[in-house]
Amino acid sequence: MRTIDWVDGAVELIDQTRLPDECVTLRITTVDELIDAIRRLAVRGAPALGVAGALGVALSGGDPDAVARLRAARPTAVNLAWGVDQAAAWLPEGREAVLETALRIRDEDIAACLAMGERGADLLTAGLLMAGPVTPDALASGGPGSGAGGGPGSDADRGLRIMTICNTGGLAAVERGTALGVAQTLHERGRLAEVLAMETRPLLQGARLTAWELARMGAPHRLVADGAGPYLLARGGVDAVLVGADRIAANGDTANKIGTYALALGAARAGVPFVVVAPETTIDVATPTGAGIEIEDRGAEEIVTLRGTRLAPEGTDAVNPAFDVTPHDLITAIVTDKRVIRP
Ligand SMILES: CSC[C@@H](O)[C@@H](O)C(=O)COP(=O)(O)O
Repeated sequence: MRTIDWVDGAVELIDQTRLPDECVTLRITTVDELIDAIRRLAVRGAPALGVAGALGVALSGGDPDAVARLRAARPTAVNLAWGVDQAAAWLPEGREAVLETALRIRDEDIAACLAMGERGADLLTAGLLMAGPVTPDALASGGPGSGAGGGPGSDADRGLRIMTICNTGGLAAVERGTALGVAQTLHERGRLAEVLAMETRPLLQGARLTAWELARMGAPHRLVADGAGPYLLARGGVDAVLVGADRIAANGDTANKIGTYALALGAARAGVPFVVVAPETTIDVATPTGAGIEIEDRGAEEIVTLRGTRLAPEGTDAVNPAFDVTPHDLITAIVTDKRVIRP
């Protein structure tokens, strides 16, 4: 099953707003329909947005206004603008050339996710990761990543307990995912003890989508309320935090789903490796540091209501940044489809 694809002259994608209740496919024939699907997160996740952007250019008829609006539909994930630009560069050659480029991007994403899964699982099971900052507490407790014999790979037969946030599985890409793709590969190798999935307020990508994918994989998992993440890391027993990325600045600062930064802080304090898994296409060398990354603000409605039910008193305002930026010094490693980077 593919999250997004080109089928008989149209973009077909799984409507992620309907999961986990029902798995419905949307058929999209215009750029405006695609922009709407992107804005309401029917299709989401940086790699899937890259493919959506590229395929969307094939629907544009070469209209520069439509291409520009598609490129700007969501600002934080660099893959959307990248995918649009890659495909739009072929507009002078005609629609077939655009489509060929978009399908190549689709196929390269499938290959990249497989490569990231293998590389990330190799890294974790080889026990090569040490968390960056090692705190006195972590040293005293001998917990994971403390340098005192804990950490991934310290016991060759033990499965790994992975904490993750948002949805970075196949639903965020084409077939397999990034960070959750590593967990999937560990599971296939019989080396996954459990995934601890943050529920990921306000749109619950963890509760709705990651739990759905893990259940389909038959992988052991439990959900965690967002606020509990750093405490669970401090309590011990988590081998690594694996997250995806929406944009990685040239210095390694990483924008990802809101709540990622709190996990990075908690992981550093507890001496747990904090690993970003993302394709090379998510690295934005034109943005020197995280300070230059535009963070999407999605407005109050998503906070004061939950799937149509009002939570807060009428008139309550809210602030709703969809992403945060984790500084590079809190990141133990960035695993891409081509290499492992130590920021
Ligand atoms: C492999 S997906 C990486 C990121 O895009 C993912 O972690 C994320 O933050 C997605 O946010 P979303 O708002 O659901 O598009």
